[in-house]
Amino acid sequence: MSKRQLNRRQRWRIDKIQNERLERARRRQQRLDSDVADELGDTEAGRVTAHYGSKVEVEAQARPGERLRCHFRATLPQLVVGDLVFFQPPRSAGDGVVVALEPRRTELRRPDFYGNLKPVAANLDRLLIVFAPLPVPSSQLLDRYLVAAELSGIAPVLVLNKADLVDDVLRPYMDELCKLYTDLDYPVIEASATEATGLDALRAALTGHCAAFVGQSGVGKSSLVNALLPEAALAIGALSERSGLGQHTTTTAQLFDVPGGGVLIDSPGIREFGLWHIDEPTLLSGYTDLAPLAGRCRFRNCSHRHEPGCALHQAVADGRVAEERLDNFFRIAETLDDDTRARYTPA
Ligand SMILES: Nc1nc2c(ncn2[C@@H]2O[C@H](COP(=O)(O)OP(=O)(O)OP(=O)(O)O)[C@@H](O)[C@H]2O)c(=O)[nH]1
Ligand SMILES: [Zn+2]
Repeated sequence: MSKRQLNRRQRWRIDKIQNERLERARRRQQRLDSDVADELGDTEAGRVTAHYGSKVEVEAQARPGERLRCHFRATLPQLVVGDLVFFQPPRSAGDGVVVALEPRRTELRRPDFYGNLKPVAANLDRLLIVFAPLPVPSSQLLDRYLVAAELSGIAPVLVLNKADLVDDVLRPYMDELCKLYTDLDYPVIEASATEATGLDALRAALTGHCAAFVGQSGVGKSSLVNALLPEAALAIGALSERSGLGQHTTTTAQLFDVPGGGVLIDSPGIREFGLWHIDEPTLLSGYTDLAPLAGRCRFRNCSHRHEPGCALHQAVADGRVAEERLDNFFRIAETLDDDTRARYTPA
């Protein structure tokens, strides 16, 4: 056998082996593709509407209003209300299975029993911060909600509820409070859940959004939800009945469809939304009026407390920033240590 023939034979063998390898790789990829197709082939897009520990309730995107109980793959992170998922609908009488989770656009988080921040709702894009003449509102509390919303990337809307209680004596105070925020371009909606005023503006603020009401106890969040979505109150009862899990299910987050598009998420955990585990620079970055001044002080490590040439104090002196906002910033900063330790007490 000549050297040349040998080479040709060798080449032929190499080609053969390579071709076999390619063919094996092609078949392997085909098998993988069909596995994925099996996995996702009969899945549907949906949104988690309620959570019951080991199970979730999912609404199919293609069939609004139809909600199915599902298990979820153990490999998935903890699912929360508002999560966008892919799920296999139940084949017969059983439960469906959530197989994949879409990345969350926003996460609303709060500390769990151990003080670790855990998501409680996903994909919110609007936060309705409710206040009222009673309980007496404070701009410090509203600032806390606004900063928390800004830091979560959720657009806030202020809602002055119980407008029917605003008489001539209260009016100047409430107007001044509202002006503090309208000057910062935060929208303020005046409403009354009991007199059914301002509801159209609230509906408009909800439509097309994934929203939640937050605010102090007693400001009228439930009353507003009931005035806007009468079916929501009914749904809560029906849901606990259907799940057979009893009363405590009403303490988990629920999601309600808004007529005209959009959803409202409600739960005690969301209502207690607040500032958790942040440091002072982060607090500053949530103040939309103060944040652009960060780093503009004469001293790079300015504490903004006593140094000359502080950009925050200068902005107040020039009338570019409201003194009340800076005062609130300092008062909230003093409480941040308390927040770092979990304030959550189990119900
Ligand atoms: N006058 C007046 N009273 C209202 C209005 N909205 C709610 N209320 C009353 O305020 C009280 C508290 O209302 P809720 O809806 O329970 O308040 P909430 O914010 O849901 O309270 P939590 O469940 O503790 O968070 C109730 O007695 C309501 O009837 C309103 O627009 N005007
Ligand atoms: Zn400074």
